[in-house]
Amino acid sequence: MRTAHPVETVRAAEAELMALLPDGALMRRAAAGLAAACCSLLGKGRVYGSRVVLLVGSGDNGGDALYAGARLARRGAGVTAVLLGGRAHGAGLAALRAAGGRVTEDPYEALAAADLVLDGITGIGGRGGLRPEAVPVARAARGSDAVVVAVDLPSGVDADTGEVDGEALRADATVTFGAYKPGLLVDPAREYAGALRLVDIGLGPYLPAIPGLEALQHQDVARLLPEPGAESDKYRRGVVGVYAGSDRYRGAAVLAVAGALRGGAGAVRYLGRVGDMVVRAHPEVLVHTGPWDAAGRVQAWVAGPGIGEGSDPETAMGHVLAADVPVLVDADGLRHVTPGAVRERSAPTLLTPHAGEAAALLGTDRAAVEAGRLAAVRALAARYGATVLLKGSTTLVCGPGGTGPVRVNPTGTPWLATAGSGDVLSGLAGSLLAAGLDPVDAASCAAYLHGLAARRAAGAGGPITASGVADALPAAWRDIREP
Ligand SMILES: NC(=O)C1=CN([C@@H]2O[C@H](COP(=O)(O)OP(=O)(O)OC[C@H]3O[C@@H](n4cnc5c(N)ncnc54)[C@H](O)[C@@H]3O)[C@@H](O)[C@H]2O)[C@@H](O)CC1
Ligand SMILES: Nc1ncnc2c1ncn2[C@@H]1O[C@H](COP(=O)(O)OP(=O)(O)O)[C@@H](O)[C@H]1O
Ligand SMILES: [K+]
Repeated sequence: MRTAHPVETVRAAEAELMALLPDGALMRRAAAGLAAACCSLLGKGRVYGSRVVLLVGSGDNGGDALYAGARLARRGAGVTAVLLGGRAHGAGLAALRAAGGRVTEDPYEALAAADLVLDGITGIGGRGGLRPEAVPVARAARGSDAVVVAVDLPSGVDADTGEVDGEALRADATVTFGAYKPGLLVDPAREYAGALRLVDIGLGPYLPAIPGLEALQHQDVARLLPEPGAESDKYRRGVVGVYAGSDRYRGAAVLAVAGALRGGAGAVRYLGRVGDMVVRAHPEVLVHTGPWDAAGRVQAWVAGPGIGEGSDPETAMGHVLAADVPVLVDADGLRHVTPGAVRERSAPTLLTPHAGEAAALLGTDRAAVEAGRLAAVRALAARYGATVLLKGSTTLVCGPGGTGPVRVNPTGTPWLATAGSGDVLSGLAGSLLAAGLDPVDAASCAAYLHGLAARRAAGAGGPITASGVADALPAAWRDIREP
């Protein structure tokens, strides 16, 4: 599991550790790791004679860049510092000068010839986007041929929220110290960070056991995925009920069922208006056409994809929400839930909105949700007392109440932004719920598998369909089990 901690927590841990170490020791550790990462980015034997430019802000982030620059200068790099923000870390600057580095007044000339740029303008102390005087320099750095390495964080992004309020410097790689910061894992800031590398500065023992954010990795998902045993039968593996589709949106039912069939439950039971079409596409589905209370046992429901509006779906959603089993509500189904009705439920609820649906539930607009995804997922989980999976460029999952760690999905690809892929995800997550995973695990494992399947379907990069994602799910599942 990859974890991220908020700035306040990182600062507290740093303070505890720093009290035990000689002055400046922590910054030297950080700089040593940063310089080593730069050497590997430049390539073997390419440090000597390379041209490195340091963008140095007024705080300790600039200090890290200066100390790392000094190390690179000692290895034969030509290192030039551009001082932004009036003052610079005194000891760091002295170290750079002692190692043969220089300070320039002409950033543009230096940047035009640079092989590597270290962005040390701001780190966890940055507030808001880049200040106006840093903007043209940052743009010149990004426009140059150099590899841009962010020190701790890309300057201009918010470390805790992942928000980018103004301009920020996009990096090819970010070398972060002690712990990942939430903004490195959540869009839009994540987009600015490039490849991530974590330098261990000894902070581990001083960080709390419960992080602000966590991202599952292959082995975590492998441990959570259900696997049938010798004594399994289809009912013990779980039956997932799918209520989806309408005369207008028939495909949503087929796609939700396609996801559900590949999520580990033993059987899929379908209720809705398009049973004929569903059974034609998936003969293994149990289609129920009678009254709700005669539907037969299910261990979890997926409700909402393509059900449309009106009194029929509203009544049906009432039946679903009254069931004493976990319920996943997606898409049109989300229009038929109120915080009160969800809070009153006797079993867990999982809501899976995209940004537009989340905005409607929160009474805000889509842009606000996209700019502040972490705050949005926490607010929804708190308001509804439910687990929430917020879809989009970084899919986030938050447990009921909104205060625990938020799971960030590390798989996925923008090719997933294709009609119907969300229906496949809801079927898949519901199937994992029916198989017995708790809602946070079901949602985050589903997002993980769904993203991997999409990457597989896209191959080296290319358009995919929602059906193609569903078809790639078994292979993604195998990749996780046998890496
Ligand atoms: N605290 C520690 O023990 C360690 C800190 N380290 C480094 O120290 C950094 C934090 O240092 P600081 O607390 O000094 O803060 P930063 O260096 O991140 O930034 C604060 C400075 O930037 C200026 N600033 C704020 N917002 C700005 C903006 N939008 N545009 C331009 N300038 C802006 C402020 O006026 C302030 O002087 C970390 O990110 C990390 O790089 C590392 O050396 C590891 C050890
Ligand atoms: N830019 C993006 N990057 C990665 N994944 C995305 C992006 N945009 C959308 N997705 C994913 O694609 C799926 C789309 O779901 P949804 O919006 O419900 O579409 P639909 O209703 O057509 O099925 C979700 O899994 C979402 O996380
Ligand atoms: K930085």
